[in-house]
Amino acid sequence: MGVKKALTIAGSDCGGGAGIQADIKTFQELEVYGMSAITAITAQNTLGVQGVYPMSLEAIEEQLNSIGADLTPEALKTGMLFNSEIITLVARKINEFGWGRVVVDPVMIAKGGATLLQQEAVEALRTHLLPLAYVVTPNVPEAEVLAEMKIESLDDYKEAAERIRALGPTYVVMKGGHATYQGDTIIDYVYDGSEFVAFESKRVESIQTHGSGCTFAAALTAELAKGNSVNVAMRRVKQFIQSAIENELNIGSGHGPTNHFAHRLVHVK
Ligand SMILES: Nc1ncnc2c1ncn2[C@@H]1O[C@H](COP(=O)(O)OP(=O)(O)O)[C@@H](O)[C@H]1O
Ligand SMILES: Cc1ncc(COP(=O)(O)OP(=O)(O)O)c(N)n1
Repeated sequence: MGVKKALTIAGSDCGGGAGIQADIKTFQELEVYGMSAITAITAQNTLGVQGVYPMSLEAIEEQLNSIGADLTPEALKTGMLFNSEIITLVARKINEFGWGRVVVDPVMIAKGGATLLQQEAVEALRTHLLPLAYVVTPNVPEAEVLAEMKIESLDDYKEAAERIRALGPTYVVMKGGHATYQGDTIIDYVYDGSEFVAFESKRVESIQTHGSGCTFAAALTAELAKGNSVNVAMRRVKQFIQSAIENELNIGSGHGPTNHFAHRLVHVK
C-alpha cells in the first residue's frame, strides 16, 4: 500500500503555530503526505494576528485544480476560509473532484480575537460546506454560532450537536477545550446521530495552545486518510494533542504554539 495523502485548504500562519503550517507539520508527524491550498495569508505571531490577506479566487481555484488533476487526497480538511466566496468555491471544487473524508474545522475567531471568518460567511458555511462534511469539529463558541444557541451545560452541548448534524455532516466532533463547566478534564464528544462517544483527557494548565484546534483537526484528517474510523482515529488524535500541549516549546512571548513533535517523546518513554 502506498503512502496516504491529506490536503489542507486553509490560511497561512507565518508564525508557524496554526493554519497550513500546523496542518502540514501534523500530517508529516503522523506519516501522511501533506498538501495545501492556501486561502489567505495572515501576518501572525504568538501575540496575535497583525494582518489578513485573502488570496484571489483564481489563485485558490488554480491550486485546487493542480491537486485535483494529479494528487487525489484520501482525506482533506478545511480551516480558515474567510469569506463566503471562498467557501462557495471550495465547496464547488470538492464536489467537482468528488473528494470524500472531508473534515471541516469551522474556524471563525483566533484565540486573540481576530476575525478569521467574516460574519456574513457563516450562512455559506452552514449551507454549502457542512453538507459535504464527513466530520465537523466545532469548539464551543463555533458550535454556538452554527447551532444558533448558547451552550452552558452538557444538555445544551448535546442539543447543539444534534442541530449541527442536521446541517449535513456524518459526524460532529464537539471539542471541549472551551467548555469550562467540565472542570479540570476536557471531554470531546463524537456524535454520529445516534450515540455520543466521549474522549476524555486531563486539562493542561498552559497558555501555549496556539493552533490546538488546527492541530486537532489535522491529526484527525491524517488518521482518516489512513482509512481509520472516526472513533479509532480519535484515540490517536487525543494522544497527539495531549502530548503537544503537555510538552511546551516556550516559543514567543504570548500564546505559544503546541509542540508537534512531542508525540515522539511519548512513544519512546
Ligand atoms: N489545555 C488543554 N489541555 C488538554 N487538551 C487541550 C487543551 N486545550 C485544548 N485541548 C485539546 O485540543 C482540542 C482543540 O482545542 P480547542 O481549544 O478546543 O480548539 P480551538 O483551537 O479550535 O479553540 C480540544 O478539543 C482538546 O482535545
Ligand atoms: C491561519 C490561521 N488559521 C486558523 C487559526 C486558528 O487556529 P486555532 O487552532 O483555532 O488556534 P488559535 O489561533 O485560536 O490559537 C489561526 N490562528 N490562523
